[in-house]
Amino acid sequence: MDAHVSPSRVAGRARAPPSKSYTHRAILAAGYGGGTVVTDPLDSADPRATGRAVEAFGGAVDWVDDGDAAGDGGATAVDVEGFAGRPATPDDVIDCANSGTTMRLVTAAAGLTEGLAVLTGDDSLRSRPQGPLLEAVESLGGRAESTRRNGRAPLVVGDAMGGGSVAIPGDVSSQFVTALLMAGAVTDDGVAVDLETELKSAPYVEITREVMAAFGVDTERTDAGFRVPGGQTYAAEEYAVPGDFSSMSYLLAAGAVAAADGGSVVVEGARPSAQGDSAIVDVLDRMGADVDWDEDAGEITVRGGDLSGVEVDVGDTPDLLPTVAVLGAVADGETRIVNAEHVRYKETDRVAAMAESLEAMGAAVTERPDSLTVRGADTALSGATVHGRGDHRLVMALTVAGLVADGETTVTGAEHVDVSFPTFFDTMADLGASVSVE
Ligand SMILES: O=C(O)C1=C[C@@H](OP(=O)(O)O)[C@@H](O)[C@H](O)C1
Ligand SMILES: C=C(OP(=O)(O)O)C(=O)O
Repeated sequence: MDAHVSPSRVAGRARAPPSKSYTHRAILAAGYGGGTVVTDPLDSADPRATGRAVEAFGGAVDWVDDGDAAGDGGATAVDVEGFAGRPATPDDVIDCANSGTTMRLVTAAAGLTEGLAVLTGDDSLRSRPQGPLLEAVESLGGRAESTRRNGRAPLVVGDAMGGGSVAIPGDVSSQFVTALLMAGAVTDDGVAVDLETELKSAPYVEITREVMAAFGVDTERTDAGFRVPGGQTYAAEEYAVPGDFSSMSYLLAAGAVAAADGGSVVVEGARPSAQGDSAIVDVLDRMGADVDWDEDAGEITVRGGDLSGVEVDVGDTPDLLPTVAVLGAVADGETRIVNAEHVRYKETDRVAAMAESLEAMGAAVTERPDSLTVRGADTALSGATVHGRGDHRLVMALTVAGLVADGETTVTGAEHVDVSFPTFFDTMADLGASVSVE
């Protein structure tokens, strides 16, 4: 499906979807435990994949729809009956679909099974790096192999890994650390994760630690990285998921570049949490947008403004790159997005993809291995056909660019918003965006 976007202005209130990162962790933590009701979950393709994995490990996962109170067609809770401790050996292959978080978190869980689990995913997921995590599982006494021996899925993982110390690079994916901490808690001896390089995407490990703590599981920082003591039990009767700042970034960016005259976009569901991507508020502020975050009310209000280019370090916030690149294409002067090499290991190489698409729309871009510099077009961006590359974040960011481009912008692969923000196009249309999907 394609999204067709015409120049349009936005205003009004919108609610951010629940956090994808928190939902994944809450469902898996509930799986390691005895049973939990996860309220206000993100009901989208990626957390559904984690739910299927919990079922494959012997849990039961029920996406509860109480008459669609939220009005978005998604479940309002997930009722998880856990496998309580070590997962059972799955009866069948686990399909992680498009979800890197599922694949990484489930790899370490699979390392705990007596037998072997087979993990696979779609073309994108089977191209993403898993090697350091496989080595870590092996060094803890499990078996973890890439069937093609290229460090990528399909994977075969199991053989009852134990606890111990592992050394792992921190600059490929923080999800390796998250996976080992979550699994390590149910080993006898616990797991110490020593980082061999600086940790990128570090706030995501804090999200993990926050969710584990809510399930009564201790973790600690060490001089070399992190440690989780063994022999712990995950337990929480109920866990409530906060709003998702990565998803909010598109709505806020839309307000910053295309707010109606005298109007504003108000995003609800924005309570403070460990999410690094709340940095989008600071980025917008530094660029000159009129933005205000009422943390107590959980509301962010943005009115347009004359945006100017700034430098943005995405070391901690890789998922903001597509949004910031679009803001940079609209802002005056140069926006330098630095510390971005790990953004190439996502659903697609997002550094290259954003460079290609924004160039097609008339912005001047310079791509380096770990940075992307975008110079706003002197005149408006030009509508073009740009490719979503099967990547939800590219689709959403490029839709925002389409609001302020001359003529129509077509974004291919619009259906991929299903991964993290299934109601994205309806939400944009409700705010006044002229967008149709067919
Ligand atoms: O753990 C998580 O929930 C995530 C961690 C980040 O990935 P990396 O740690 O691979 O950078 C982020 O890009 C991804 O969208 C979600
Ligand atoms: C990279 C992402 O997620 P994952 O790693 O779970 O595929 C994302 O949502 O941008």
